[in-house]
Amino acid sequence: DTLPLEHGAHRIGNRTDADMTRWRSQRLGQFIHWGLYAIPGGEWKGKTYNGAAEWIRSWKEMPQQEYDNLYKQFNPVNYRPEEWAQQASDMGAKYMIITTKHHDGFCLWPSKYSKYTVAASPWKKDIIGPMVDAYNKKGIDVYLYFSIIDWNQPDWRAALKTPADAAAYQRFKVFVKNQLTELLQRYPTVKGFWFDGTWDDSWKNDGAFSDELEQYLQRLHPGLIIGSRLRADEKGARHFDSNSRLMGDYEQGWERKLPEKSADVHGNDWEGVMTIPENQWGYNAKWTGHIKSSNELIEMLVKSASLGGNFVINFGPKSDGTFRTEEVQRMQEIGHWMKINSSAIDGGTDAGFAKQDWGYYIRKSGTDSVYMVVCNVPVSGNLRVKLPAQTTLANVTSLEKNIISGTPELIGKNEYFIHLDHKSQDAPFVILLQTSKENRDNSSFE
Ligand SMILES: C[C@@H]1N[C@@H](c2cn(-c3ccccc3)nn2)[C@H](O)[C@@H]1O
Repeated sequence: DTLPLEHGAHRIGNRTDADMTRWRSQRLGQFIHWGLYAIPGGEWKGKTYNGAAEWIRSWKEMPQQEYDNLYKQFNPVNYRPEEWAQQASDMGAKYMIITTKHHDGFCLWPSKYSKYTVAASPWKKDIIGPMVDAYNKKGIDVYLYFSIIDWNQPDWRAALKTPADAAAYQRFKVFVKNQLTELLQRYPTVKGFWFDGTWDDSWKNDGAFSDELEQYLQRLHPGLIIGSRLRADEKGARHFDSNSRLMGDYEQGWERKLPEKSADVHGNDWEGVMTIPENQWGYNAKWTGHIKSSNELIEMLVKSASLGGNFVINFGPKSDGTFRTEEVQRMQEIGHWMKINSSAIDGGTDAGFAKQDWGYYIRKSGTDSVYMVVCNVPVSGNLRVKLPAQTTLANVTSLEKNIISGTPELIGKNEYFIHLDHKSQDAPFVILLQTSKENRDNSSFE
């Protein structure tokens, strides 16, 4: 039996409106973390910061006042949003998430509710507006990342210990609501917010506010898409309420990790966000540890689509507004792969087929088209395809030529081997299965 919750989930099951249907079809996104933290880029006075570059303000070697004064140096003379949008379009990204304000509180738009904005920097101009326009012009939807944590705001509190804390935090909540309202008024074409920094007690213990804020934003901008990270229920439960029901419009907890199997996502919409290095969101001059290759990122994208979720790759531009070589390379390589194979990704979802070692099945939503994305070619050269009951194979084709040799071999009830051409592959490749519901006569390959 369920607990009576006033500020838990208000909807059971996925949203089915046009905005969410569009979001669900846009399987590949681009995350951009850009702000003052790109100036130090993970280093300060000859010392290297070992944490995530956008958290350098919290490093004991970084005098907070000196970090806070970095706004006096923010002047991205090489910032060309049209070029950013073109390269995102070439990568095959269908939406982009931009940090309007990270935990440090620096606003990339000239907010009238804070002095700590681009207006006070040598750059002076709005960064967000030209970016939204440039991306929208390329047909790419924009979502606004907004950190509730704001280290610059004197009224921000991680926890409320005294009546003075409570009074300050009340003022802070008004400030948050004002900034979010301002963002929607300035950038009416944005499709949603990507909230972060909602794990502290001050927020967790105020489920009512997060609920009222979400409903306020929906009224202000109907159709807005907001993930599960904004909300807490009245018992402090986050993402899933105290009745284990998902809050928000999709599960937004998959950060630098992905679900393994369908059961991990419970049929909910979800999104995974991923860094190219192990854990750097903002620009870090020295990338250390494992840097993901384009093939690794492509496989994560394919895996996400096969499990009915979106996959967002993060990029951290330099303080001058340009992207590092490794990131440009990833966007170009992924774009090359998407040019050939995006039909398997766009509008893709869980096919409900038994997982095979060679890779992933992705169903084109609402159709009988099931794509096989092969990431691990078996030494046998045979791809086993086990169809669900009452399903027959009507046609098999590959998106590139010289992949399949001969016609599929029936090896058992609803089971086939697809024989591969012995050409070596240097990237995942795609085979399209046209299936159909079982009827009386047998499959055409028998
Ligand atoms: C999307 C990513 N979320 C931010 C983050 C994550 N975390 C965090 C904090 C505590 C535990 C695990 C992760 N803190 N900040 C990162 O800075 C980046 O913005």
